[in-house]
Amino acid sequence: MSNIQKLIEQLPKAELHLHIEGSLEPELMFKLAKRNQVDLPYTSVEEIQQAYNFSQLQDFLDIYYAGMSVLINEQDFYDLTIAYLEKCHQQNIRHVEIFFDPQGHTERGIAFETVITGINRALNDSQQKWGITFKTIMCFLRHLSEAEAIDTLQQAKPFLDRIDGVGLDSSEVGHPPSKFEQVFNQARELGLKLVAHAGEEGPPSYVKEALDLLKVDRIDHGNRAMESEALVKRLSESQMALTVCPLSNLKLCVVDALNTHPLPAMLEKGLLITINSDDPSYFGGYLNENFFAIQSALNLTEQQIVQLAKNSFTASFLDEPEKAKHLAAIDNLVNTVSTH
Ligand code: HPA
Ligand SMILES: [Zn+2]
Repeated sequence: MSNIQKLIEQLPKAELHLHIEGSLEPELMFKLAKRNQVDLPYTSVEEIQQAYNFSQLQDFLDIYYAGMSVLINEQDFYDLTIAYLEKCHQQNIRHVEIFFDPQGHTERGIAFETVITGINRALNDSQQKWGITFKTIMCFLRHLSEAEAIDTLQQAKPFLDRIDGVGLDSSEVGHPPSKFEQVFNQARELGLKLVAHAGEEGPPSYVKEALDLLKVDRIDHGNRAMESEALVKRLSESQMALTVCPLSNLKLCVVDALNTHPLPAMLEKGLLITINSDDPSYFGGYLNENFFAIQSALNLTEQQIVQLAKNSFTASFLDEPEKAKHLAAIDNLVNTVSTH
């Protein structure tokens, strides 16, 4: 392992773009299918992995929603979440802001309470055991109607002590942020943080709508914002964070290859970029693997890697003293281990 890979491992990091259902590993999928007597269209881990061959976002989403069918009981959501958090512990991820897709479960007849209780119990256990802090972000599925999103926000109301924000995910093209203006207004009035996937496959105008109409605190992906000079200037000047997901971009053909990923241009334009794994089980790597992959493909420097780790805390929803504590820990590490 190279020195820069060791640095990536040792750096304290936050992960801000992670769909918990997208961390469902094939082995756990089989285990839960057996436990819950759910039929899967696969007979082996290898068969599952062969199915993970996507040429666009929708190919992945079809398989992602099918995979969720094994999640039935509170313990299943706990097992899913604790497995991800154990990975975080191994990878020195000190803070997570995870997405969950309640509508992917409630539409199958699973109670909202079952989902949030299992996820939250695992998050609390991991904070106790490993000191990993967390925020929880509930996403609306944008291929469904705004009325259904409003209904989901209603269902969430008894559990708002365990929900920090709302997001917007699923099929992007044809479902612009403007479709969800009202529900985001309601979420804002409830004091929730606001994020939205925008500019993954959708045009730069979707990023602009997320800013102007949804008034988001962070943009998820945002790659296609690079097509608009005015938007890049705006994102840079406002230091609006973008949660970039390199291996996801590769697997979903948002980029042709990692060595042509826009990340260096994004950094050069002064954007507040963070690195994230999105759906690690489906895209071939957790957070450190995303760092390793872009570092080697783009020949990123130690300084750029440290900047990205720092950005993960700066862009988080932690309070300022918490952010400062993590940033100081990074400075400390950099002063003691240098790869030169
Ligand atoms: O990368 C993604 N994009 C949109 N929706 C999603 N739901 C899970 N992952 C994704
Ligand atoms: Zn995502």
